[in-house]
Amino acid sequence: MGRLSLVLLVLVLGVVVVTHLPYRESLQSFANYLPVHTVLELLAIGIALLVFAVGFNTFRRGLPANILLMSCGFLGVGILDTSHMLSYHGMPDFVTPNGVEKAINFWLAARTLAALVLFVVASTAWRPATAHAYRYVALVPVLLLMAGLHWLLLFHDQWLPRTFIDGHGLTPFKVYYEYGLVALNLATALVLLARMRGVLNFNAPMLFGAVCSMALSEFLFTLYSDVGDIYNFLGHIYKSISYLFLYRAIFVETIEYPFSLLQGAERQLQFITDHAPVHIAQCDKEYRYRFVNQSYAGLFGLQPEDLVGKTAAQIMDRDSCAQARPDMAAALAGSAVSSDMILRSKTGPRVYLAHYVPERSATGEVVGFISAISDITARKEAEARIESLAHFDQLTGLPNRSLLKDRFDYVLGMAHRNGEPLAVMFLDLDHFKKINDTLGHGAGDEVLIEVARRLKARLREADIVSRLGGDEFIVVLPDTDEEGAIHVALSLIEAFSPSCNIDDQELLVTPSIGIALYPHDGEDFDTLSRNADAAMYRVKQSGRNGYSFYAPEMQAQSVRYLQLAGALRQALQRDELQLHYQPQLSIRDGRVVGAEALLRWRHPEWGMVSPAEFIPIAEESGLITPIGEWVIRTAVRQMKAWRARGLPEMPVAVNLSAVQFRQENITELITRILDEEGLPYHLLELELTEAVAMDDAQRAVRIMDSLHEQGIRMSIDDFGTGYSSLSYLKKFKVSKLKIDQSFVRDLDEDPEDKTIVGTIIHMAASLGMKTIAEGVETASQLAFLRLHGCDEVQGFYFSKPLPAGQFEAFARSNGSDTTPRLSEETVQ
Ligand SMILES: Nc1nc2c(ncn2[C@@H]2O[C@H](COP(=O)(O)O[C@H]3[C@@H](O)[C@H](n4cnc5c(=O)[nH]c(N)nc54)O[C@@H]3COP(=O)(O)O)[C@@H](O)[C@H]2O)c(=O)[nH]1
Repeated sequence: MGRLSLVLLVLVLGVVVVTHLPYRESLQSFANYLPVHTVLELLAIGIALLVFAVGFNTFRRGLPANILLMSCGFLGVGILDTSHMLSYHGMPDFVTPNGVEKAINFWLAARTLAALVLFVVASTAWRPATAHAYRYVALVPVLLLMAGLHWLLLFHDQWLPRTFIDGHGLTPFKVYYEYGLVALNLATALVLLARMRGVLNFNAPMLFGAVCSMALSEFLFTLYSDVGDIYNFLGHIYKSISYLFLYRAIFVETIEYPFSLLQGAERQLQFITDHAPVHIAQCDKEYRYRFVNQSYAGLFGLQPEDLVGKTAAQIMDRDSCAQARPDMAAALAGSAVSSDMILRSKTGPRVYLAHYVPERSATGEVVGFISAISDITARKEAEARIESLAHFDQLTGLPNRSLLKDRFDYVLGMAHRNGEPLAVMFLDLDHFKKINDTLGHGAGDEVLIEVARRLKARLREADIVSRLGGDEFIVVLPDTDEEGAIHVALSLIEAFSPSCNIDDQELLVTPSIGIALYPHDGEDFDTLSRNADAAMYRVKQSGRNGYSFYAPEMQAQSVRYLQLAGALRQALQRDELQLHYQPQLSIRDGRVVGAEALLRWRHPEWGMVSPAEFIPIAEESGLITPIGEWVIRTAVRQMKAWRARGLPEMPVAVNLSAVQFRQENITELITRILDEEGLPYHLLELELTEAVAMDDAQRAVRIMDSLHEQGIRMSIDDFGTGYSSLSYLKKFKVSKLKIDQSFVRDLDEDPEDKTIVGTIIHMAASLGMKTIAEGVETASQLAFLRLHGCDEVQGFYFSKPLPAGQFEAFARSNGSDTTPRLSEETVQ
């Protein structure tokens, strides 16, 4: 508004100056005004026609109808101005003879039309037109009006009031009519001023400028007395300025404003798309980029302007383009499509989700397509990870139980349809826990990875190998009968024979394999795998590192196993465990010289459960640790109680299982119990089987040394069943070797056992160790042992393991004397 006010001020000042010039009388008349007038009119006509041309041609649905009214109205004004110019005095006759009044009449008609049009335009609402066809609806009345006015002004001007009289000049009608036009223009200006206070949706300031300068122009035309004077001249100038204002208004409304809106929208679109988390491109039918956002260009390390005008094939690599082309073609054929694609961007190949949408013209014709692609590599990786987590063992990469079941169902279906056999193997690694316990879980993991690799290498493509967890694997062999299963089992066992090099240590890992056959041993996954598991357990029981086929009785055993394992967990808390004590006697004088504490479990429903049955379960489940501690503490307390009641001092022997022996702090644990219970260390003896001692002989030597230092006795149990190395035996700090009862049992019949027992006794003597024979049941066994110099005996021949009270009674009655059974008479 600032610049407009200035222009209007200058225009007003122009009028004031001209009307108050001291010499204005001397500024009379151009020598020849006609050319000047013609030029001025041509200028005004040109601008009026521009108003029409711009408004009419740019008019479209959505623009205010007032623009159309103004542009068509000014076509009429331009036509009337043209007729005014052609009628001007001095011009060749225009249809009828020219004259001053004829020119004035056209002039007044033009001014009236302009003032009326502006008034209507200013005072009516600027509402968007709804139809393009309005253009012609507005144009036709104007042309009809022009025809009517020309008919009137050219042929019937006698019907009109006089505006000029030769020799007198302008009539009062003409002057007052001009005043009327001034008033109308000023009224329009006031309307516009009022409207400018509110929210504007049209260029009211420019219209205000137009009507103000038009009013000033009219005012100047009331002042002239000669057509060539300064007022007339200036009036024409002001009229052109007024038209210029209008042209500006209409130009701004129809071209500049929409254009700036368009530019703004483009900037906005660019801003939005540049900040959108998708890569956007617009292509034409020739796959040529018309628009790309910053991030789309960034995919290829380029700027948007580098892509515009180029084809997709010029920007994308061949593979990416080949993937995208069918979707692009589909979009050009009119379908919206989406697909995943691998696009080689500047950061390398990544996975994208690409949407292609056809772009249509106003007529609905497909003119190109828009593509919006987003990087879904992270999502795809997450999906793959989830898929892998859900279906694969993360350590070995083998299918997990869930995927195994899926695949099993498929091969089972095939086997069922084709009447083919199928083998399911349950494979468990032997002593895997020991690897974990001694070398750590890292080494255990490496073993499992190596095992998985070896298993896969030995199996066919169609076979399934899966890790269930821990050291348990399932192998499914489609179309495999008993013979085939044996062949595969042997092959798998063989695969384990080269040792695994883990952390620079050579580890020999062996498998126990149980086999169940479809349909004989089961017709579904759960039954077959359960039966294969039972068969595997049988392999474990019979020495490991082998295979076994399922037999129905195994299932009962494994059910029993599970029941025992469950009940054993509660046995300690429910006080179902107790110790029995079996006397150990001196062969020399028959005195009770010690006792072996033997665990007993009386289950409320099942009665006595044999330790031979439940001790291995306790060892496998880890329950042996708390149970073993309970045994030591109970035996020690019992010993203390016997001492307190005056029973002669004798050591009590407690069996130490392999798991207990592997406990890091075994020496501390035992001395702590002895300290807490207050029993001298030498009254506890620990029995360790030969097999456990030799399993890790170096460690056994270390532990025996530390126990020996503390004064705790050690003896080797089941001697003769293992493979003792003499060099280690020498180093073992043990006081006694316990000859295994399997040699004692057949002493009477088996000369070999006689030799073995005799040898053990002599070897022990030469190593400075005592011998005790267990399982002595007959007098002849006793006689043989005595003859060969065995030191002590234990067995049913003397006594079964006894509850504490009975043992005490036995010890008291046998304690000082040689028992009859041990009397010289019984010796043969
Ligand atoms: N780790 C632990 N092992 C233990 C514990 N208590 C027992 N056991 C071991 O369980 C196995 C079976 O023991 P049990 O049924 O008690 O059998 C012992 C004796 O009853 C039996 N024995 C003794 N004399 C005779 C005999 O003349 N004839 C005959 N047939 N059997 C006899 O021998 C078993 C003692 O064996 P050993 O330990 O080798 O001296 C057995 O291996 C026990 O070791 C425990 O607390 N912890």
